[in-house]
Amino acid sequence: MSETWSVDDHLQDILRSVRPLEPIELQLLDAQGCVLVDEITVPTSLPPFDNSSMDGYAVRVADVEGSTEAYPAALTVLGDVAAGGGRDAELTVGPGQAARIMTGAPLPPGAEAVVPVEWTDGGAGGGPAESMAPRAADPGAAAGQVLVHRPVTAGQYVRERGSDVRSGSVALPGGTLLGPPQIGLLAALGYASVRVRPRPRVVVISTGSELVQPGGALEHGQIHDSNSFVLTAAARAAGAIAYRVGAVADDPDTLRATVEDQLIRADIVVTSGGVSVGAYDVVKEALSGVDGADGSVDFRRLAMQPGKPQGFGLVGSERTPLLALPGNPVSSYVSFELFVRPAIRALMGREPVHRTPVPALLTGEGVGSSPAGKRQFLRGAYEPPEPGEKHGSVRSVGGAGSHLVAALAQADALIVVPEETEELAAGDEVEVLLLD
Ligand SMILES: Nc1nc2c(c(=O)[nH]1)N[C@H]1C(S)=C(S)[C@@H](COP(=O)(O)OP(=O)(O)OC[C@H]3O[C@@H](n4cnc5c(N)ncnc54)[C@H](O)[C@@H]3O)O[C@H]1N2
Ligand code: MOO
Repeated sequence: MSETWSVDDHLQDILRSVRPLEPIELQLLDAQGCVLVDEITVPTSLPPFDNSSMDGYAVRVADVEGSTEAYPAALTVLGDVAAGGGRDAELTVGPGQAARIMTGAPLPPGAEAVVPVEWTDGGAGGGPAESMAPRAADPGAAAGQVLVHRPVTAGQYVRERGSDVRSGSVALPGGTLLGPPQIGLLAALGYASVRVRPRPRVVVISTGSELVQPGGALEHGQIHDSNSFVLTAAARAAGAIAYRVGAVADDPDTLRATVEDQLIRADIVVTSGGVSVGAYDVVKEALSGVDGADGSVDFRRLAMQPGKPQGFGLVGSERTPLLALPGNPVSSYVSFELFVRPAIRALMGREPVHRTPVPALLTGEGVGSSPAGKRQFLRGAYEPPEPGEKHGSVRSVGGAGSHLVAALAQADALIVVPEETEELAAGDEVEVLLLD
């Protein structure tokens, strides 16, 4: 570990080696959260046919012109047209006729508009109907006569074929992130599966002989392994499929063997711990400087706090990116946010890979000096702008200590203190990264 790297140079070094994963065809729901590769065109217009937007009566406009409740238009009901195309025989609405029609049902030939049932007597005689008589309870209501109380214009309450999207137009451009509405559109267009960049598989390995899995009792000097949980959860939140490997003891051979075993299912390997300058810093010992087909990991010191010691390299025959994060819990999480999350997003083809910094005014106590020449990331609690205000505010939670997991759990933002800033006071404008 010789020269000091800037945060940006380290990140660029990682992103240079990360290419979007090869596309795969996924069933729609499996593609949720993935990025679409190809432009999707509309095979058939939506809606595919003119249809009713109301439960009511399909009519000819001239037949109901000037109608009122006192002087209703009386029309002969031919039968029902239901959504799904179910209808009574081959209905054609001729002069003086109407068809009972349900929302979503195709407008029958001859009809020009739909009168909502509330604008009629529903075929029951008397005043305005509140609803239609159910077909099963009253089959006669699909026949006989209906009194229409209000006129309609041509096309009223009719959803025209192609009024949503037209055949041949672009439904979704390549690069679209597939959320629920986009998946809904693909389904509406009839696509059962779609080509997307897959979710990267992230293997998380924590290291340290002091680590006990949650649920296990602690002897003196032991702690629970929390980093592998934070990092696995963070990888999932970033869109990856994450595999958590329980803590590996501080033994280089075991760690090397574990990494080799895991490579088969990894698009990225993330380790925590063992990258500093101690006598048991196993990740560094096991993975640094092993040149050749297996690749190697370069360990470096970064001008940041927390997160100073970091490792990065390409390992195994597939040259899989391996990010070795420091073991201090806050350091490992902040390092994930700054370096692993962008790498995951780059593999998924997601833009932008970075969180967009948001300006905020610093409030509260507990912020003072910041190390010169280092980019510092303080944990913050963010409040969005009040109505009419330009900036939200952020308050530092906990101190700068890299072991403060309880304060981290109170935070929803990272306050970015630039390298050149050495003093921070309430009222200063700062940039924050909002966490999910
Ligand atoms: N002489 C120096 N000592 C240290 C330096 C330095 O420059 N000179 N840097 C410090 C900084 S900064 C950091 S960050 C840490 C990084 O250390 P390692 O990556 O080698 O991490 P460990 O020594 O394995 O652990 C550090 C700390 O974190 C706890 N830990 C580790 N893994 C987990 C886990 N999975 N869950 C919860 N807690 C974990 C571990 O018990 C230690 O307390 O080095 C400093 N030292
Ligand atoms: O840089 Mo360490 O990551 O400060 O705790």
